[in-house]
Amino acid sequence: MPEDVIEIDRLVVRYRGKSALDGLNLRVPRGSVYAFLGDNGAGKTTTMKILTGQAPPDTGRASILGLDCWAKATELRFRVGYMPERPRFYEWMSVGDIGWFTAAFHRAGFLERYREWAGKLGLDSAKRLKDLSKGGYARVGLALALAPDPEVLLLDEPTSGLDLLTRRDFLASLADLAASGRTIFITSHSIAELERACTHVGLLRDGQMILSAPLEEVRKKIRRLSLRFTDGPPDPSGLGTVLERYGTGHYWQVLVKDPNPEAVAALRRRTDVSDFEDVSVSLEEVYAALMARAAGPGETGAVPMVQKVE
Ligand SMILES: Nc1ncnc2c1ncn2[C@@H]1O[C@H](COP(=O)(O)OP(=O)(O)OP(=O)(O)O)[C@@H](O)[C@H]1O
Repeated sequence: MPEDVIEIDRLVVRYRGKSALDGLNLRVPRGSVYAFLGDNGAGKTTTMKILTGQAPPDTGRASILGLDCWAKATELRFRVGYMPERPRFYEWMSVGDIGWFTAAFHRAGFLERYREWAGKLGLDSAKRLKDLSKGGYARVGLALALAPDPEVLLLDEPTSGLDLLTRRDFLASLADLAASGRTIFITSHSIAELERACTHVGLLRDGQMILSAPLEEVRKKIRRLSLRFTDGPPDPSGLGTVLERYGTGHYWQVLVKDPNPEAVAALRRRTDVSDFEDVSVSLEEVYAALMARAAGPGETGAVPMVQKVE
């Protein structure tokens, strides 16, 4: 039975009367690496603040492991690892000191695991925090988030400031953590990199989810159909929700959400059609198309036109 480790229901957070989260609903299943994506100002950090019990919601509910994030924040601190977008530490401490200092607030084993992660992440325990590069500082934040051996990890932009190889190693290690039953909720602007590491994806826009699904399902749900025709360009109505259209000469292409299998099969069978392809697209393309559509004019569901089909 799939179990949802993070549950958010009709969450509303307002800043000075303006909604940062506007009735957010979200489910994150156990063992998933959930990529939480959205443009600047979409509400990602606000969601993290609610999940980490730093603020109560105006209305609605957020829980982790069945515990209310605000009411049970202290209990959750032992079971949830958190890396903020801009971690701040006592700058005069060394990499080793901060682990030792933080261990006082945690259960046994924290310091050993902190040292292990710090070593894996290439940190020098004698180095002062104030002398670390941006990437080094971020790695200390990561080691601290991983040291409680948490069941759930909340990572807000964890790879920003890390160099390419460290980023890759880190993202690969997420798969191992998830395989051992941990649940990872991660925001990042590096969509292409996250696509290799995540199992689930959620797209946030203006404080609401516009998509939340396993990555495999997204790949099945959103398809690029392309073909060459001789008689005339196909009519895309009935194919599904067309997110983008492109065409030039006798070449025709659409990006379609929830394709209708019969309509797609009929298109493939057309006698004047050749080079028919039905493929999945990258997460970046899905992101761009869905965001553009959500930003489209009014409620008409107008299709953003990459290039007019001739
Ligand atoms: N303390 C605050 N006071 C007023 N408005 C705020 C505050 N924090 C966030 N906001 C507003 O709430 C909205 C959501 O902000 P949030 O920081 O959660 O977005 P985000 O998705 O994390 O953005 P980014 O990717 O730029 O970090 C934005 O419109 C932002 O301006």
